[in-house]
Amino acid sequence: MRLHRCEGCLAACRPERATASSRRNITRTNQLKRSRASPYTTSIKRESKMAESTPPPPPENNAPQDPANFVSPYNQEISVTYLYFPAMPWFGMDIGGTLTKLVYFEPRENNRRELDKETEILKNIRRYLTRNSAYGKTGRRDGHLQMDNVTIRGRRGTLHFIRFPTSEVGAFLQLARSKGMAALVNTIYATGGGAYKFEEDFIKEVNMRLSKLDELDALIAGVLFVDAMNPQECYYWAPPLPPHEVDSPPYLEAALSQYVRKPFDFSNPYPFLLVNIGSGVSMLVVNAPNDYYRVSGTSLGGGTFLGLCCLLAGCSSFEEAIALAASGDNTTVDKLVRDIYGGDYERFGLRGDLVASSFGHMCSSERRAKVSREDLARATLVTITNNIGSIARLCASNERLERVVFCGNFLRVNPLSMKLLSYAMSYWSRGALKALFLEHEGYFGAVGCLLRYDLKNHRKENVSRNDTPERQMDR
Ligand SMILES: Nc1ncnc2c1ncn2[C@@H]1O[C@H](COP(=O)(O)OP(=O)(O)OP(=O)(O)O)[C@@H](O)[C@H]1O
Ligand SMILES: CC(C)(CO)[C@@H](O)C(=O)NCCC(=O)O
Repeated sequence: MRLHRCEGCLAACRPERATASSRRNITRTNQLKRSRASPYTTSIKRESKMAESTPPPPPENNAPQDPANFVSPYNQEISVTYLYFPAMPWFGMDIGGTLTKLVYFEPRENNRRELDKETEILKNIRRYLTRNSAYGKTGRRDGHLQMDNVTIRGRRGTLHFIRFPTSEVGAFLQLARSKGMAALVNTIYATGGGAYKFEEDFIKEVNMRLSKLDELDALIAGVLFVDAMNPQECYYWAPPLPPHEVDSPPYLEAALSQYVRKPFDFSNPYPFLLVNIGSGVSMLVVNAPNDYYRVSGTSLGGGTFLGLCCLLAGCSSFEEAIALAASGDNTTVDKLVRDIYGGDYERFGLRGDLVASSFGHMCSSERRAKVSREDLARATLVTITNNIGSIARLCASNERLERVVFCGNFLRVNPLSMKLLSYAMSYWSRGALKALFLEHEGYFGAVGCLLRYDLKNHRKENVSRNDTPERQMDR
């Protein structure tokens, strides 16, 4: 069998085809050549002639094994691209400030070696994850986001999207232990602050190592991959009329209900502003897959919305807060331009129905006595959303960007915020900025981790604005 020699195609070159005999054909030159191209390159030592012609077998329990930590049985120094493929199950994990996201790759077909080796444990894990949509009290699988026919490392399969509150990491570890996962998986690719915070717990509780990835690297890798795999991924909300011609106040249902969701072709994406609305908000200027920087952020994010709704409206879940906001009226809570001017502030183009002061009415005890939970939730949502929109717009115009892509779980089941952001981007930029959204909202970091199984996606460079040229060269 001919060995696929194109360096760039190493990932596409189906690893299971690289049999022992084909591996023998890899010359030292090719190995060295590839070692420059592939991040999955390790420096191993060889012991004997026989070893030289027979590359080391894949590690037994090798899912996934970081080449840097690979201890070779050989002792002669040589750089070799390691052609193992990590054993199933494959997971990517993003342990965020509020939610933990787990993406599970279910292979469509097992190869022969796997069928022989597939243990009862592996089958049980697969069944448990794919046949349920709820795990314990708080774990959920987002079945509507499932992606079939995805290829990772030459393997075709299905991506399953699972989330649970980060406060339940302990329960997750117990579950992982009870399902015997620890016996199969010794390392998980993980990102998010929790990958650092809970690292010790993973080792102590289930003897699993977390191979940590930067959350913003993983986020961008995930966005680009999922968008490439799913033609429906990127979309926008189209207003019925240009924003300047809408009669009814933009924040009222009459105007918002007329917005229509439409697909957007994001195949030529650069440059764009990526706004990730999680517990807090990060804003990134993305110029190319490996060229981005974090331009701004705000601590007033999804966590603030939920925290304030719990505090002000007695909510006990995000879904409840969103449902309340959907039927509330923020004008009983916020002070509008017309409450101050009696109409528009024409000179500077501020319409009377714009919010002049968020929660501005709440200094009146009479108004406080009358306000409903729904109105408070709505005002909280509008406040947080408008603030994010405002910062995003400033960043985009400073950076001369036209497209602003919003993601993160704050937008989950939250069309209201998406429409408000669409309106704000377009209205305040006089149509120059376009707000875009992504179907898989908060899962991109976890997908980015899963892509570490894919050679071609390994090691996304993080180029930060603060990097010196020397540091960039060192990477
Ligand atoms: N079921 C849910 N439970 C709690 N929050 C939810 C839920 N669904 C959506 N959210 C919203 O999503 C936000 C978390 O989003 P996301 O998962 O993208 O961020 P994170 O990774 O937890 O946070 P960060 O990236 O800041 O560490 C919450 O603050 C909340 O506004
Ligand atoms: C701290 C992170 C990056 C954790 O995901 C996020 O919550 C965030 O970007 N917060 C906003 C921090 C700020 O820029 O003010």
